[in-house]
Amino acid sequence: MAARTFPEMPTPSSLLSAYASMSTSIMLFRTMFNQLFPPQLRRYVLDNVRLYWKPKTSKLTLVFDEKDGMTSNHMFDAAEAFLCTRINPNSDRLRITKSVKDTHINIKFAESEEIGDSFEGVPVTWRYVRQQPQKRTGDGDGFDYANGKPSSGGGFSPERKFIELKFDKKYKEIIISSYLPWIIKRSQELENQKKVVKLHNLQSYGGGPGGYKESVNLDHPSTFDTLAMDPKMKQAIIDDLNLFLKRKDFYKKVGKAWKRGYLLYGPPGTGKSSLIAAIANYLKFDIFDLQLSNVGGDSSLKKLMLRTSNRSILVIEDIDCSIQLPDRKGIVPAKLSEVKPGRDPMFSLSGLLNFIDGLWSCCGDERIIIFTTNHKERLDPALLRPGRMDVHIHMSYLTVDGFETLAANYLNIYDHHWRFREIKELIKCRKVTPAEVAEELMKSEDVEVVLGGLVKFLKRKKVEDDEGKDGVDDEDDEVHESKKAKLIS
Ligand SMILES: Nc1ncnc2c1ncn2[C@@H]1O[C@H](COP(=O)(O)OP(=O)(O)OP(=O)(O)O)[C@@H](O)[C@H]1O
Ligand SMILES: [Mg+2]
Repeated sequence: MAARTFPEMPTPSSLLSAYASMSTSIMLFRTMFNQLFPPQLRRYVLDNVRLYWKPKTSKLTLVFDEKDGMTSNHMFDAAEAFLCTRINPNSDRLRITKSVKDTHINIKFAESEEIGDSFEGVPVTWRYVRQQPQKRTGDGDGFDYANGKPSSGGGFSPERKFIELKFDKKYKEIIISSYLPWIIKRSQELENQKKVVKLHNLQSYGGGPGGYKESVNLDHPSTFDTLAMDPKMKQAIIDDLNLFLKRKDFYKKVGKAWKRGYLLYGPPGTGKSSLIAAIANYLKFDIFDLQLSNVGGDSSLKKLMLRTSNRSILVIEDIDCSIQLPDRKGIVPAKLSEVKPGRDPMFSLSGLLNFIDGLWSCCGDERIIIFTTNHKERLDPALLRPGRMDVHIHMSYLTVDGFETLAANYLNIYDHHWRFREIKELIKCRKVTPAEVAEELMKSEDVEVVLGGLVKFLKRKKVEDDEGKDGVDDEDDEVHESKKAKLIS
């Protein structure tokens, strides 16, 4: 019987010699590899081999570089702004920034910090990465082998900042088509909150030797909270603005320019200009103040209109004073071209609106146009036709609710004061403007003195009216208006 043969068991010495010969071969291979290929190419080959053998992961990482070539990457800025709202209360490090122009401190998340978020149930992780300047691998031969790109030679590459977004690969579609657009929208909203509203003067088109300032920051403190007016009307205006803002698609669908017109009318000092400032502060829209008396005709109007931007409010104050309108007997207005020879042919008010409509329907989005007047009844009926100005807002004399707003605002009285009953009774039967009462409320820092003074003022007004001076308000209106007309002319 043939003897059974077993494979020979490796002895320790045979193992050692096998290992030695293997190391020798690897060393030989390395030496040959090093000799044959330049260092840059070696690194390139090794990096690619490593990449190929990298363990496969179910995660996808999106990288938002701070810069896209020379320009900044909007997606990086949007993500950075958005992530400020997602800062974890347990964060160990935060970045603090503030430019000279900024009015507040920005808190941003710092390098290596991770922030978790979830979108429609999809968990994602954000990370801010900052890479220190690295020695270039190109070494002057014009090619960066590590990155497979042409290089600008030796030296150091600049610092690189980027934000990483990591999530499960299967959610790629939802993240790219829904989450990222949503982040851009959110960041725009945040940017909007920080925006400083500007007031542009459209009267000064073409410049002048005086070196005027074209726009200034609108530092008008008026907001819907400080505005003394009927609370229901105030809420209706806010609702109307909100609806307007979110109806972009609706306007597109019905084929109308995305614009809204408001006509504010009422006696002087009832808050028309204050309401405009409150709307601008609420929407964060710039105001373009158009002085029609300085506009010669269509061509200069067109130039002025083209200077206005989207998301803005075009204001034409005291429309009845600044343009030739039919008088109360319906006599056709003299054309301004006849009044001021040498100017472009003048437009009528409805012509002006048609013109603005036409221009905005082709190149304007999110525009608001506001006319103010002290005398609605004097306006061109064409302006008052349905569909012309969408909302007519009557700014009335002070009401009891309005007084409460002013008292809270000027005197910090939020509930009751023993003088209020008498004051409210007087306000109910008098035509007193918020401006008049606001002036009285500023006369002293002593609440008792101020309210005592207000009672006297209101009684005085009452006596004046009882003595048959009922026309006094209209008279005041006339005087006020003629002053304005003079100023404008
Ligand atoms: N409704 C109001 N709520 C709060 N303050 C008001 C209101 N109306 C007037 N005021 C105060 O009176 C000042 C003048 O008001 P505003 O200029 O808004 O009136 P107006 O209706 O535009 O007058 P005009 O017709 O003369 O242009 C404001 O700066 C504000 O201090
Ligand atoms: Mg005004």
